[in-house]
Amino acid sequence: MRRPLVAGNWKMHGTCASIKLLLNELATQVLPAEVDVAVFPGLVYLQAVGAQVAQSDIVVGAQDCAVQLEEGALTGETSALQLADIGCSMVLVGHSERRQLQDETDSVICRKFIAAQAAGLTPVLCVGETLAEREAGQALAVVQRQIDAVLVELGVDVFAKAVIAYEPVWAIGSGLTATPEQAQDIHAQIRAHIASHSAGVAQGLRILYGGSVKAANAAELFAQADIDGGLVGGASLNAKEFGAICRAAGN
Ligand SMILES: O=C[C@H](O)COP(=O)(O)O
Repeated sequence: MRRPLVAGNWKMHGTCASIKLLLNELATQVLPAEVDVAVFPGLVYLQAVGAQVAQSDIVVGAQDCAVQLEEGALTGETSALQLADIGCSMVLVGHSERRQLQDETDSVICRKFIAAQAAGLTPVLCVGETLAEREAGQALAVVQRQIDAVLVELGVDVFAKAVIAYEPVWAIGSGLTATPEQAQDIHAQIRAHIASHSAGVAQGLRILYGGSVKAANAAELFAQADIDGGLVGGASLNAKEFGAICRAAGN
């Protein structure tokens, strides 16, 4: 039985004041004990958020990390060890916005995945196809290629301490959520692909859906057999909405 995980990716949103308010409002929400809840604020807010949620069960993750683990002359970079040092327990790697806007390649993402695990962080490997790739019938092939960049390089066992987030690029921030059937289809195929290497790892692996998840569609998505929660962008900036999404992942 996999514990659901609902993760709020705040992207480049928020100020000291608005984040404090958001967390105060989130503290008034009933979050189910059987669901893991994580928030991924911008880098400069990680410590403040960590301090504010310290007495709760909410964990804090970062949106990215450097490929290099050891300290060094890398202006502007933040290592996974530094993220662990300030209390992060998770980190996103390979979010489509970084793949597209920062030209992150599968090989760079694999190195970030390695750095994250070496620092004791849980990497959330984000995968997903563009609309053109889906229309060309390439959705599964793209997702498998993105997963294999880690799986073939490192072996299946690394997924025992990782999370995969399937986020079709065309559904991110667009309001165009994948249907529960479309999402379940890819999730099931991701799990089958991992199972072809290790049934045990596949069974325990949490695969999140991301892409215009809202309170209104979360329950239907999370009811699918291979959807173990969500990676939520825009809707995680609203405490009531995010609280409702977390509750939808509960029993
Ligand atoms: O990381 C989160 C995803 O990019 C989804 O964002 P969204 O919920 O705003 O579509």
